Amino acid sequence: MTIEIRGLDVALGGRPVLKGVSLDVPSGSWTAVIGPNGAGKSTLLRAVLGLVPSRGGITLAGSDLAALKPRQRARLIAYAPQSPNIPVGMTVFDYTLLGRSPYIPHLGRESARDRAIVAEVLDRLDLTGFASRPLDHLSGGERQRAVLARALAQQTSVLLLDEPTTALDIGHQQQVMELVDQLRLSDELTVVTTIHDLTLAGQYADDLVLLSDGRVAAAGPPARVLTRAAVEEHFDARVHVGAGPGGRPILSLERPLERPLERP
Ligand SMILES: Nc1ncnc2c1ncn2[C@@H]1O[C@H](COP(=O)(O)OP(=O)(O)OP(=O)(O)O)[C@@H](O)[C@H]1O
Repeated sequence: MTIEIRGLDVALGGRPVLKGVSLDVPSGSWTAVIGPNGAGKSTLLRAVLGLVPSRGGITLAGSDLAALKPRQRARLIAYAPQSPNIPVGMTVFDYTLLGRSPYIPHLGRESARDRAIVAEVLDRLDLTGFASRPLDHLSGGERQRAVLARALAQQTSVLLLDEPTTALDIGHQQQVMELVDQLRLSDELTVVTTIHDLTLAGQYADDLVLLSDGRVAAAGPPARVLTRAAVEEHFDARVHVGAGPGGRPILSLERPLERPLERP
């Protein structure tokens, strides 16, 4: 489903956080929102979800998102937040089952199908062995996968992921990114993710949106957005940008002084 954002303004605590943000996310594409700390990346996702008041237009497949009831919206857009509330004592299975809430009738119970969907998602995320463990007894990375599981169990056309890989080891980063990519291709999901790892963003996303101080500073294919000059200007970092597979950029930090690898 195509997402169109036009002239989006968000103010939090009386301070402008997003200023006239416009962007198009084509149906079935993966867009990564990058930018320095505090640029407004999480706020952009939260505005799409209607979790923060905003001015401007956000449409999903041409329909105004503001006109949808929360339950309708939850059948279209799933969200994996950066710092979710973790209910104490709730098991991974029951937490993932919360993703089925938009489909469970009021005062009703989940169906066998809901439980089967949860079991399948847990399997895809290597979490079957954790199903009966309380979430607050998991490591940060295991918990992060459970939060993603809950979003996937929602079976929506749009997936918004806030920093989905920060707590993950390199193997699970690859696993999660590959899984999201597979789902996007097999189920035609539209994915928007914030992400700090610029190389990872450039490896997977079709388009990058560089947010800086609440504005879109650059948008387009990774090789066009991730330039040495842009990274220096907006992140105040010195990097070398090389060309990886498919011409996608690979970034490595450049230290100010060359240091020998081994002590003499
Ligand atoms: N509830 C709030 N009230 C006031 N200011 C807020 C609130 N939430 C966020 N902000 C401010 O809005 C700005 C954007 O925050 P946001 O979390 O969207 O940034 P971000 O780009 O996701 O940052 P990070 O990379 O550090 O996660 C920050 O300056 C932050 O301090």
